Parts: sequence; C-alpha cells; structure tokens
Amino acid sequence: MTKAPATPLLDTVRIPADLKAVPDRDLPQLAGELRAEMIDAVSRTGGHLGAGLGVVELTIAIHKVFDTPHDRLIFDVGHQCYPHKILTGRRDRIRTLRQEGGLSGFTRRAESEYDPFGAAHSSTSISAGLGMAVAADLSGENRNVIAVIGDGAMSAGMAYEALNNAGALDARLIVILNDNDMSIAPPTGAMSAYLARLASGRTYMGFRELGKKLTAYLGKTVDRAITRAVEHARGYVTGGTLFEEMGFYHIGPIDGHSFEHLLPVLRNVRDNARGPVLIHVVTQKGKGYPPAEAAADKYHGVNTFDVITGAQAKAKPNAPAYTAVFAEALVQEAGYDEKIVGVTAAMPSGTGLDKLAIAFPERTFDVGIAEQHAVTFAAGLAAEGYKPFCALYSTFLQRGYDQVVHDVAIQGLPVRFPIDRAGFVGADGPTHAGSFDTAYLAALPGFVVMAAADEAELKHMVRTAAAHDDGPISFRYPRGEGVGVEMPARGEILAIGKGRVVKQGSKVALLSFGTRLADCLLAAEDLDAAGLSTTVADARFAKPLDHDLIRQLARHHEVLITVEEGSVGGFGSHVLQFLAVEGLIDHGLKVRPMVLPDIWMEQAKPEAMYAKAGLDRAGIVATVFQALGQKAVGVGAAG
Ligand SMILES: Cc1ncc(C[n+]2csc(CCOP(=O)(O)OP(=O)(O)O)c2C)c(N)n1
Ligand SMILES: CC(=O)[C@@H](O)[C@H](O)COP(=O)(O)O
Ligand SMILES: [Mg+2]
Repeated sequence: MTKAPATPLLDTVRIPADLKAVPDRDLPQLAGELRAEMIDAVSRTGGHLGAGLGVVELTIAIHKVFDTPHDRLIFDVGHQCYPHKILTGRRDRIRTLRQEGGLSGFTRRAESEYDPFGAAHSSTSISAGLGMAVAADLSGENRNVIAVIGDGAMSAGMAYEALNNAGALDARLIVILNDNDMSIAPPTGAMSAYLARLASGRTYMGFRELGKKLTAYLGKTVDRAITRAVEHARGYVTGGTLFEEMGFYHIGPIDGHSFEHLLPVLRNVRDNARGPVLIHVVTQKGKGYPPAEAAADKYHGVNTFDVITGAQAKAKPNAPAYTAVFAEALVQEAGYDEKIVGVTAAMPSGTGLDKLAIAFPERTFDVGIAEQHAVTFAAGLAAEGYKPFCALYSTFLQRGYDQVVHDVAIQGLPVRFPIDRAGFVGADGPTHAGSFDTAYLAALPGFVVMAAADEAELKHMVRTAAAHDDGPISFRYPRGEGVGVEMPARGEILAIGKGRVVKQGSKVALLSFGTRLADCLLAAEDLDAAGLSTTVADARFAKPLDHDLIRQLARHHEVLITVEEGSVGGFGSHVLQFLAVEGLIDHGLKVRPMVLPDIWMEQAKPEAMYAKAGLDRAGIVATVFQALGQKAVGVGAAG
C-alpha cells in the first residue's frame, strides 16, 4: 500500500471557511492535493471514484464562492461528494468511507450540517433545492441554494418536473448541470444528445452576445468578468434554449476544471441572479487519475485498488454471481424466444443486461435513469405481445411503483420483473437496501412474486417468468455470489404457487423465501443436534402462496418460522394472514415471522447486517428456542 500523499495546502483547509484564505491562484494546487487525497482514501476503502474526481474543481469553487452551510449545497445522487466531505470537516474520517461505523458514501443530513439534503437515488436535487429556495423566501432568509446534478441524473422525469416548477415559481435557485457525458455507462437518450450538441460548440453564442445577455439579466457588474471567463473558455457559451424556454437563465457550457471559468461565473450568479439559473459545466469523469480516465466506466465504482497501477482487488469467487446467472439465463431464453426483450434504467452492467445487449442488441433497451418510464415502456411492449424483462434493482423499482400498479398490474400485463439487489447490499447502506419489494408487490392482485433460494433456482425462475404470459411476475435475488449449487443446463418451468420441502423433520418447520435458505439449513443442523427435528422448506412463491405446503407444515409441526430478506408486510405477513384465516393458529401452533428489522440498517458487510438483523443461522436457532420457551444452551455453531 502506498503512503498517504503530502498535502500541505489541503492541510490548512478543514472547513470551507478556511478556503477564503486561499488565494485564487493557489486553487489548482489545492485541487491536485484534494484529488490525491481522495484517490488514496478510495484506494483503501473502495467506493465511487470517477464522479468525485470529475468535480474536484467545481466543489472547491462552490465552497470558495458560497457561504456553506448557510448557503445550501445539494449534490444529486451524492456519489460525487467525497471531495465535499474532505473539505467539510470530515477529512479525518475519509478512510472510513462506506465501512461499518464509518462515513456514508453519500450525502447525509445526520452526518454533517454541510449536507443539507441526503441522497443516493438520483434526480432529486432540483426538487429539494427548490423547496429550500421557496422556504428561504417564505421565511425572509437571504440564502443561495445550489443543486449540482449530473447529465445522467438529468435523464429522469423528476428533474424536469422540478425545472418546470422552478421556472414557473421564478425561485432563486442555482442549478449546476455537471455534464461529463457519462452516466454509469455512456448516457443514452435525446437529452444526452442535446447536451452533447450544446457542448460541441455548434450552437455556442459569441461572447459579445453573451455579455449583453448577462448584463441585461444579471446587472452591470457582470459582463467584464464573464467575458474574461468566456475568452478563456474559447467561447464556451450558448443560449441554452431548452432551459431558457423553461424559465431558467442558462449560462454555459463552461469548463468545469478551470477556476478561471468557474469563479467569475459563480461569483456573478451569487451576487446578481434573481430567478432560477442553470449553469452548464463540462467536466471529465475520472479526471486527473489516468487509470480512471482510461477505463470505460471511468472508475464509477471500484474495489480497493493499487494507486500506482490502478489494479483493483478481486476476490476469487466461490460461486457465480446472481447477476451473471440471471444474465446468462436470460440470454439463453432469449435465444429460444424472439419475443423476449430486456429493459434497463441506466444499469446495464449492474443488472447484467449488457450481456443481452451483446447477444441481442436490437432487443435490449437502456432507457436512462427513468424507472417509472421503464416500467410503463415495458407495459407497452407487453401489451403488444412482447415479453419484456424489466430488470431493476429492488431499491430503484420503488420509484416505478405507481406504474407497476396502474400500468402493469391492473391491466394484467405480463411484464417480467427481475429484481436484483434484494435484501442488504452492504456498503451502499440503507438507501440501496432491497427491503420492500415483496411487501409492495405481493399486495397486488394477480401478481406472481418469487424469490430465488440459490443460483439454480434463479435459472428456473428466469425460464418460469419467460413462460408466464398470464400476468405480471417478479423474481428477486441478492447482490453477490450464489451458494455453489450444481447448475442445470437450462432452467425448468416451475409450477406457479408451489414450494418445495428441502429437508423433512417433525417438530420445527423453517419456511424460507429467498436466499436465507442456506442459513435455515445450517440452523436446522443445530436444531436437529439439539433434539428438535426440523423441516426446511423453500416457499419459492410469496404469491400465490403454496397453501397445501403451509397447511402441512402448520398441522404437523409445533413451531413454524418464516424467514425472508424483506420488510414486514411481505412473505411472512401473507403466511400469517393465511394461517389466521384458515384457523391454523387457533390450536397452539407457535408462529414466528422473521423479517428485516424495522430500522434503517447502517452500512456494513452484508453478513454482519444479517447477523445484526437476527436473520442468520444463530438468529434463526434463537428464534426457535424463544418460541418454545427454552434456552439455547450449547447449541452447535449457533451458540
Ligand atoms: C433512481 C436511481 N436510479 C439509478 C441509480 C444508479 N446510479 C447511480 S449514479 C448513476 C449515474 C449518474 O450519472 P450522472 O448523474 O451523470 O453522474 P456521474 O456519475 O456521471 O457524475 C446511476 C445510474 C440511482 N442512484 N438512482
Ligand atoms: C450510486 C449508485 O446508485 C450506484 O453506483 C450503486 O452504488 C451501484 O451499486 P452496485 O455496486 O450494487 O451496482
Ligand atoms: Mg454524468
């Protein structure tokens, strides 16, 4: 591991107020040190690197010009906020990023007064900033509100809803569009092409014209400084027609790595802007770190790495990753059925749909960060007889819930929902945990809701979903590796609403939904060893429930435990409802539903999070003993 870099100037800046003493001419040196510090920190922790590297100058310039935290600075998504964290009193903890007990990888209100709004899901910054700007107006506060939003985040409908509202309200809001021509993957869509055209220079305004415009809008003090910036930027200024039509004053594109361009523009906007302003800043994702600049993904998200070579640590896998199994199975099924199409919302590699795009490019659609649209777009495809697999992370599907209800479920359209990142995801923490999908999908009439217990089951579920044309169907699976089971050459079509008994016992029944099955089997070993003969079943379906299986487990066991990687209201709640309605708990059956706890679980390794949640081998054993009113004395590995 390399030594931490020398950072003499950065050492003088603990909080933004210290920046005021740094002369403008020394800011490039500060930027160099800040970059080195961030690279060193992320090389030790892993995390989001490319986005932060791209906004080093922008972050310094904003903190230099504005008076944070009185002025509100909001980063969209928040994955680019590491330089901001270093400059806002958190440098001493920067090497704890995303670790258990450490700094969050995103902005977080509870973490710092310099984080006025928490984020992690994209495209919320303009709405939140507008709310703050209006609040300042209402309470007579004189403060600036700045929202920094990326070109990728600009593809979501919510950003336009906010622009639309801000333009109409004429609120004093500063939006900085950080255009690095990248999302996680290269950005898609007409808006991205439009921004590229603006940045390409074809529609640049001459600086004289800009000077006139700015003078008219911002006042007399503006034009000389702006003109200088514009000269340095080789005429990087344009009319920004779309944003102007929406009521924004549009400045840019300007060079987001040049303090000579950033500082005068920000100062003039600070001192003179009256209504909503959009500053279009062009940056380079991964800037200043050659391995990141050279990488296709610009080191969007990295493992720990070697600073000199950029080589990332790779743990040797014990089993294939669920995402890879899903992707391969989907490509296989798509080879058999030309009606199968894939939809991703800006996560081609994260969901594995990049594999489908290689095999069947014309049947794979990256719609941008637009989950709501992705769901209804898939519904439209299904309405025309196609078989869309709308592959989203559990946490991001939340954004498309009304579309799932209104456009898919009510119409009974056979959209397939592969739901990745089910359960805890680890370092991304509570914003990215896949906790609620079973609860919110299993509540919907006509929905088939599955969870894979292992990677072979996932393969079966891909085939089952492909074959299911009677209505919507979902299947969830976690981040990370499978358990190493033998894989079938092709998935089987599962009987809808039928679970399976994996191990037969007689006193205790563990009914698992999802990948806690492995821990249930381990817990069963301990329980058997303690004289409690244990049945383990894999429910496969939360909807429709396997009524016969549940009846059999309820009637022939003293204890019934349901186990899932989801919130209350999901699988266990449906089982309890059924047991109650059927009168199966009227005669002493001891039922305990095990779900994710009712807290926002902090980031840690997933195993540690499950242990804390009590959803591991030891927790399952303890729950059984508690149900029986016994103490778990000397129980195997669980004790
Ligand atoms: C609603 C939502 N969908 C998907 C994501 C995953 N995601 C995180 S960052 C990102 C790309 C953002 O691109 P951009 O805003 O341009 O920022 P950059 O990384 O280029 O700086 C995506 C798709 C998310 N955070 N939120
Ligand atoms: C910031 C963001 O939302 C994504 O970059 C996310 O961190 C990706 O997570 P995975 O690593 O699980 O794909
Ligand atoms: Mg971008």
